[in-house]
Amino acid sequence: MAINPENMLASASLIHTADAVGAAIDRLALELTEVLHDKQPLIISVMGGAVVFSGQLLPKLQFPLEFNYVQASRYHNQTVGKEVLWKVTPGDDVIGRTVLLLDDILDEGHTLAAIKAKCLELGAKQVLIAVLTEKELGHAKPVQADFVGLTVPNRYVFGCGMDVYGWWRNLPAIYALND
Ligand SMILES: O=P(O)(O)OC[C@H]1O[C@H](OP(=O)(O)OP(=O)(O)O)[C@H](O)[C@@H]1O
Ligand SMILES: Nc1nc2[nH]cnc2c(=O)[nH]1
Repeated sequence: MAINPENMLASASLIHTADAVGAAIDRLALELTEVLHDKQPLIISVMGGAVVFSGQLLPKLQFPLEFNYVQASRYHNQTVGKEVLWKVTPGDDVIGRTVLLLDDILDEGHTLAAIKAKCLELGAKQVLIAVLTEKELGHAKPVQADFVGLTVPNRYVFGCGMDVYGWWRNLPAIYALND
């Protein structure tokens, strides 16, 4: 059956309002400023999911930083992850740097584990991770986030950069898909 984005949203559950997302990003900005203000970090967004989080967070970080992006995808507009496929890999600009990775969600952790490992392999001095959301799975993951905005239940979530079958990255709040 064809995907109907309007129906998916209408039958979804609201998990975090836009105000809650904004408050979480304000708090993360303070925490990141405390840790990174004197580190001249390289901030790397994991596209495309990190687009909304990055766009809202970066203007709140008022210290010198450089920005770049990588693109690694594991879900390919589906709701179940497979192997990590690289579209844009980290570059030599990570060498010797404190790197902060930004992503929309830490779920099973395979995507961020692969990106962190690649940055360290290329010569990054330190790699920290900030995610807008972390999914509560109740078991250990291959990588930990250093900064977490909001937790989400173990359901497929969308909005704030996260897609559902390619749709709805643009929503300002976070929803969970219902079967
Ligand atoms: O913790 P994991 O289980 O590895 O999943 C997390 C990753 O999944 C999503 O990316 P996706 O592969 O959907 O690509 P996208 O960024 O283009 O949405 C999300 O943006 C994270 O990067
Ligand atoms: N949109 C979205 N992407 C994900 N990538 C890993 N888990 C999720 C999820 O729950 N939602």
